[in-house]
Amino acid sequence: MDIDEDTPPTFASPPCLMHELDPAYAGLSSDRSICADVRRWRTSERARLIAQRLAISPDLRAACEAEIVSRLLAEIGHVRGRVVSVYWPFRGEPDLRPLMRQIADDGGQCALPVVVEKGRPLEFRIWRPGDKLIRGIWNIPVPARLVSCTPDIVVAPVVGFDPSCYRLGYGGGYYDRTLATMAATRRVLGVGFAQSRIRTIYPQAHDIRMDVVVTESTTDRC
Ligand SMILES: Nc1nc2c(c(=O)[nH]1)N(C=O)[C@@H](CNc1ccc(C(=O)N[C@@H](CCC(=O)O)C(=O)O)cc1)CN2
Ligand SMILES: Nc1ncnc2c1ncn2[C@@H]1O[C@H](COP(=O)(O)OP(=O)(O)OP(=O)(O)O)[C@@H](O)[C@H]1O
Repeated sequence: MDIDEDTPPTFASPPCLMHELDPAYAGLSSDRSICADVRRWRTSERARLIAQRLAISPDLRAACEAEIVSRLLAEIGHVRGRVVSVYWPFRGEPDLRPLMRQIADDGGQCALPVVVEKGRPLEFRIWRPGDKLIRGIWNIPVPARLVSCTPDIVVAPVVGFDPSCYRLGYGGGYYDRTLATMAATRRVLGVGFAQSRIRTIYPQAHDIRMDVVVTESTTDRC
């Protein structure tokens, strides 16, 4: 292939700038305004970020997780009488089981997210360390006890995040769909490794910002 260095480069498809428009102005529903370019970019970025996270050595991972737990405890504050949703670690996410033990020891309650139906909001079920778990969708363990709740604080694992506290997850839209139904009094703490920070996730109309993002070396407040 000939490359003409004097001609400006062109792209196979035009760059997507839809995220810079107000969807009301664009006259599109949030679903349709997520343009194909952003969708494709997110799919490849997720794969890259998950692979990068799975490659962290066990020693470094353990050190980072200990630091993340202590930063999260400081951020969460008093837990007595409060419900904090955490998650069961999956695909190299930080393992926050020690955080859940600490919350239970301090008189708080923990919950785990459950996909009850694809394309619907998550359900949160109360879970105490030691309680029975069963396999849910994608084989993620979920509480066997069907006690659902509305958390006061949501600790949301990120695949990626940006400096404006927007979250890139696994692509199901579950946290966005769920947070959209919850009262504004809830706090959302994103959590991930510092390597998961990216310049932007190209936020779309349906993306909901988190209040804080905690990593082993940073606490971003938005
Ligand atoms: N630990 C943990 N538990 C969690 C979540 C999470 O992010 N972390 N969730 C947070 O939401 C829910 C599970 N969400 C998931 C959403 C998508 C896929 C998934 O495998 N998706 C397909 C592609 C989906 C698509 O493109 O439509 C895939 O990756 O192959 C997995 C889990 C509930 N439990
Ligand atoms: N509030 C909502 N109502 C309806 N659909 C939604 C909503 N939020 C997100 N979605 C849909 O979910 C799809 C995936 O969204 P997105 O790429 O933001 O997922 P994600 O945040 O990475 O995933 P997850 O939250 O499951 O980890 C979007 O294409 C969008 O159509």
